[in-house]
Amino acid sequence: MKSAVVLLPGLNRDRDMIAALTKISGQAPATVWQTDTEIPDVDLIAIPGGFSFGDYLRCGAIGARMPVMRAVAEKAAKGVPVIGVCNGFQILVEAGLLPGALMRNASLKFVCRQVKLEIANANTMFTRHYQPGQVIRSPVAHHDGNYFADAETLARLEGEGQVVFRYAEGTNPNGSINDIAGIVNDKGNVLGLMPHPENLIEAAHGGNDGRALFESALGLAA
Ligand SMILES: NC(=O)CC[C@H](N)C(=O)O
Repeated sequence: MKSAVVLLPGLNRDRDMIAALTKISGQAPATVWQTDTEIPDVDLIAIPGGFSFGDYLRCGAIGARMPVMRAVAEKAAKGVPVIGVCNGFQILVEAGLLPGALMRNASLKFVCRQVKLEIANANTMFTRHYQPGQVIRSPVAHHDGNYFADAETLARLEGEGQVVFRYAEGTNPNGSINDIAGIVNDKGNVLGLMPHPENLIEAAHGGNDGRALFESALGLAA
């Protein structure tokens, strides 16, 4: 299965994402740079985490306006699966590919720890290898992960099953509304989440709770 990883200056989880996709898909992903206007034909596009453009203006605001994001939007419109992790989620929101906003953590502090995630919708292309309601572990590391959406958007997200991951068992690290950790767009092919599933995919990481997300997205057997 072929994948591509979007590179922007200041991202620092790109190697983690490339390593995870290489191990899980069996081949190294293509990489596309911020100025690239085309993305090769792939089965999955990933936007990794980090601090693109130093988090200036707002996290992801500058990255969202780079030429490569137009190419991501075109692929997304054609139904290609796109995953944005952490800063990648912020970029997808800033690019208008996902609704809502990611505000400063309620604690006003950078949070780096492990949380528990409930699979709020196991019927998506990103979660089909999980069980409904399953609770998995995942690391988080961010200062702007406090998801917010207005009442109408929130009702739509909840009503349409677009909330895919929720912080479980009192582990909400940032004050996100409805404990939202990850959402999909209305077509279901663009996923954004604050936690880092790519950092929990093998025994050396202390577990593989995040692996099924990539196996689901790549259409691999569980
Ligand atoms: N790990 C990340 O991607 C962090 C995203 C962003 N820089 C924040 O701190 O919120």
